[in-house]
Amino acid sequence: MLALHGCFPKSLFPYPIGTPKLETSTVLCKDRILKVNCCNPNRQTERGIEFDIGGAFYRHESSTGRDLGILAASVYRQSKGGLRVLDAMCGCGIRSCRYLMEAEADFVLANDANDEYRDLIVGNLKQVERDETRWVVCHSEANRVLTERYLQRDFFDLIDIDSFGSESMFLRSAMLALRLGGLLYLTNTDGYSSGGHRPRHSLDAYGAFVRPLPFANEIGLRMLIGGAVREAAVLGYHVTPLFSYYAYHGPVFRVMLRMNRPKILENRDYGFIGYCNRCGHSQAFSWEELGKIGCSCCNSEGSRQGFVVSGPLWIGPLHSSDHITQMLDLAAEWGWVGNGAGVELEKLLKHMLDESDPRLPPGYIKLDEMTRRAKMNGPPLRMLMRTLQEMGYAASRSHIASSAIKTDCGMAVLTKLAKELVSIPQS
Ligand SMILES: C[S@@+](CC[C@H](N)C(=O)[O-])C[C@H]1O[C@@H](n2cnc3c(N)ncnc32)[C@H](O)[C@@H]1O
Ligand SMILES: [Zn+2]
Repeated sequence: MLALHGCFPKSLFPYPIGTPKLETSTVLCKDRILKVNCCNPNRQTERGIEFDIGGAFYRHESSTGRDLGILAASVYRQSKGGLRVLDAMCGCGIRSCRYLMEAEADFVLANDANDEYRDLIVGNLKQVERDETRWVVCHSEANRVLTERYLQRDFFDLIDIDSFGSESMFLRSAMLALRLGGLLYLTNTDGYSSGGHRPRHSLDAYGAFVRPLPFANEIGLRMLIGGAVREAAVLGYHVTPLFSYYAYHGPVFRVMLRMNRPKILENRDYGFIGYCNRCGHSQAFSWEELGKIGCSCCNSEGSRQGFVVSGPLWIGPLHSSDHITQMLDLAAEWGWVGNGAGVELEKLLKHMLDESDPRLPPGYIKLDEMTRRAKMNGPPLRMLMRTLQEMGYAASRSHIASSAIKTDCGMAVLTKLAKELVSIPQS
């Protein structure tokens, strides 16, 4: 049995050509499945699908991340007319079940290195889809199964990597096994790196030197996308995020990327983020500006005055507004949102839609940080946002931090405006 904590040594990849062919699924006899179903106390339900979690790692809190993946997969299938999914770390197989049933995938390959989950995964899949030509279960190390599929020229439309810790070691093999225009759904739970507490580690895994920033959880997403942009460039591809999602339980960072060939002169949105410890302003800048600029808000220069730089990272929009709109429409069509249903999912997708404004720079400003610096009371967030928008600035909430604002208005102007709003008596 393999070690199962997402920490296979890099020396295992690339695999030599000629690795054994994948096994196909074994069929469990009917009465055995029934026995598992009746007697197992680990029964769960997600979006009406009943399944067994056995001894596999399963978190109910991750269901929103799965909802988002299913919506994006379904939007893809509707536009391309087909969907083949490789669920590289499937656990009990809930994602595979949902890709088959809800996203109506034509075919799903459900893989988990732990072969003790075989009966569990097969049992769950059989319950949602009796046609066994539509799914296969296998138990390989993820890099191995991805590389084998690539060598067989058997490409997938969506590859889901739901790893523990960092996903970076699976990026290359996943991109090779992905069809052009296909989707890569990545998960990362490495909160130490995004928090700037392990800059050398983030440099190794993502090629980004990350320092502590007040919007660390957004940095986690930008680090993940930036690492994928770099890996894709090595292979001659380009990836862009369709959505990015930070979830509090964990922390958990998830991004859905679309992979294509780069267009000539395409802006890779791959650069640096500076944060000024003196005034709290943050800004993105390009490679050409690296080392030449300081804080554009209070004019402090260099790290001596506290202008710290992290990167290279993804500095473009976290989501595609077109894609989020399509996901929202689909969620409404399925009754997942609207008419009082799915309030949290609807709120999340709407926040993502607002956040996808390309004018918004990376990062967010926590109102309590701003008011602490300025030694003032803060105005209501809604009022501040509305006023900024009326003045022609881009302004949005962040799906990551509830009392934070994203805006292209500099810190000095924002603080002055907030002070003015507080001094206006409210009716
Ligand atoms: C986070 S859990 C997956 C949860 C599942 N996707 C879900 O949504 O419920 C990670 C799974 O990856 C498997 N795993 C860990 N390292 C692996 C590797 N290198 N290759 C394949 N599977 C691996 C573990 O056995 C575990 O079941
Ligand atoms: Zn400054």
